Amino acid sequence: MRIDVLTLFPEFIHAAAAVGVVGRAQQRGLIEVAAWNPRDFTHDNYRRVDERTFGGGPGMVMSTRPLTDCLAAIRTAVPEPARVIYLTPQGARLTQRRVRELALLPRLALVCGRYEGIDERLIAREIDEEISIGDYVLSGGELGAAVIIDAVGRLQPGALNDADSAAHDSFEDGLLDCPHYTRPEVDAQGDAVPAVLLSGDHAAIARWRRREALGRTWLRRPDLLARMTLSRADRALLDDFRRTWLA
Ligand SMILES: CN1CCN(C(=O)c2nonc2N)CC1
Repeated sequence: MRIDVLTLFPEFIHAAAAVGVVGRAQQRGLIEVAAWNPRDFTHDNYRRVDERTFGGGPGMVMSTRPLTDCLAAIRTAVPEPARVIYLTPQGARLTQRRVRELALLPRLALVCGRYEGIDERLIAREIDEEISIGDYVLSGGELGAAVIIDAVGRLQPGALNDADSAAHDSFEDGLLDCPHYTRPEVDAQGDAVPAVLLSGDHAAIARWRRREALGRTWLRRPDLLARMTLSRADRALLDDFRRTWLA
C-alpha cells in the first residue's frame, strides 16, 4: 500500500511513520509513505500557503492554488489512483471497521489542513472522503493522518508478528479487548494475576478472556454491545460477568 500525505509538516509525518510496526512495515516494503508540502508548489517570494477568508472574521484558509498543484503532483506520482481523504472534524468518525476497509485499498492520499481548513470548492472537486478522528479540534490534520497511517499500516499482511497480533485487538470483533497481565505473578502491592491465566487450560483462558471482553464492553461501551447480536455462549458469559459484578 502507498500513502501520500499533503502536509505543511512533512517531518512530522515521516517521524510518525518511521517508528514501531509501521516503520518496520516500511522497511519490509509492505507500505510506502510519501509526504508532500504544498509550500513547494507556491510561486511567490514568501511561499504563501494561507489566505484571508471571504466574509471577514478571524482565521485564514489554506491557499487553493498550491493545494491543487500539490494534489495534481500526488495523483501523477504513480499510476495507481488514490482515494483522497481530508482530515476534518466535519468528517465521518473513523472506526476500526472503516480502517479495515481502507487497509484493503492500494493507495490513499491524506490531505492535512491547517488554519481554518481548505476552500469548500476544493473539497467538492478533489476530496473523495472526509474523516474525523474525534469530536475535538486539533491544530491540523497531521495527527489524524498519523492515526490512519498507523491503524491501516499495522493491518498490512506481514506487518504484525505474533507478539503484535491484531486478532484480539479492541473493536476487531466489535468488543473492547480483555485485560492483559505479565510478570510478576504477584506484584509489590500483593495483587495477583488471575489464576486462570496461569492454569495452562487454554479453553478456560479463552473463555475468561471472552467473558472479560464482553463484560468490559458492557461496562465501558454499552453502545458497542447494543450493535451486536450475541451468541448463546456469549450471552451466558456476559450474564456470568454481570452476576459477579453486581453481587
Ligand atoms: C483544518 N483542521 C482543523 C482541525 N482538524 C481536526 O480537528 C481533525 N482532523 O481530523 N479529525 C479532527 N478532529 C484537522 C483539520
